[in-house]
Amino acid sequence: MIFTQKLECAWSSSGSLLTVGLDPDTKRFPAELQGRPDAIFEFCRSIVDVTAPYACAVKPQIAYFSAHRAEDQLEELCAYILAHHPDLPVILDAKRGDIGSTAEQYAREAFERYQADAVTVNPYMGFDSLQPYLEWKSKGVIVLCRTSNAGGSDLQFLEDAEGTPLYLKVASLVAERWNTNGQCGLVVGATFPDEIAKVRARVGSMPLLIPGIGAQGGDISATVRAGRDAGGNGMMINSSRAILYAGSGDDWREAAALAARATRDAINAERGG
Ligand SMILES: O=C(O)c1cc(=O)[nH]c(=O)n1[C@@H]1O[C@H](COP(=O)(O)O)[C@@H](O)[C@H]1O
Repeated sequence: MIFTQKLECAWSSSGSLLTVGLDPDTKRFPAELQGRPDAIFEFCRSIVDVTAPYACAVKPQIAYFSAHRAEDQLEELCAYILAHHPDLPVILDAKRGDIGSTAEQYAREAFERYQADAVTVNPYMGFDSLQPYLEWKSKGVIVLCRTSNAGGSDLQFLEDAEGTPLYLKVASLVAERWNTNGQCGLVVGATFPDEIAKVRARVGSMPLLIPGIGAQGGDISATVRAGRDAGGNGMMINSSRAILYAGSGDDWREAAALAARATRDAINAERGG
């Protein structure tokens, strides 16, 4: 099954647009995991198990693994999710972008080593830098467009002679020229709801990965109103820290599950679905 189909199935079976971000910060781990060599895997595995009923996808952030020489734990985690939650799409957040020959290796890393369903990529180097990912036709390629951080405005709001900002140029390029296999998505931050609406107007029903609710303070209602597609879906709304570290005591699993459920419900309240 190709990524977009898997995502559509997950939207409908979970009734959720929430993506649980896996950003395992070892300093914030509960006492019971401190000092364990497999702490990163165990933390993420538990979070996935308890939040999966409320999520349409999970998004491991690769730096939180590689910084701790824990790529093997990411590999094990992705294999675990595939075995135990086979219908839950895994989006590897790596924000890759490089010349084609190197991109081929990054694509293999994401899709073969980690078996991810989709990967985040940076469009700054242009089409030939994304082509190696697009050749994996069953996989999702999610392109940075209007990122959630304030500094994203430095470049993404630059306008061409007609007054079109760069992020909308990216949206149009992806929708009209690069998405020939129907496998692309775009990243648009929840901290920029007006821009989410403008992107949605340009790209039809293309899936949008929307980080920035929770710890970054993005408004859930404004995000959903701006980003939903005609069918009330179309979004993977990511929250990481606000779910992962909802509790720090013995109740950390339950606290994460409750936070995920509450976030799903807040999203659905606005979605009318
Ligand atoms: O591609 C991303 O996932 C991403 C894009 C973006 O514009 N902003 C953004 O915050 N992210 C990621 O989304 C997650 C947000 O985490 P929280 O702020 O804790 O919910 C982090 O893993 C970021 O790396």
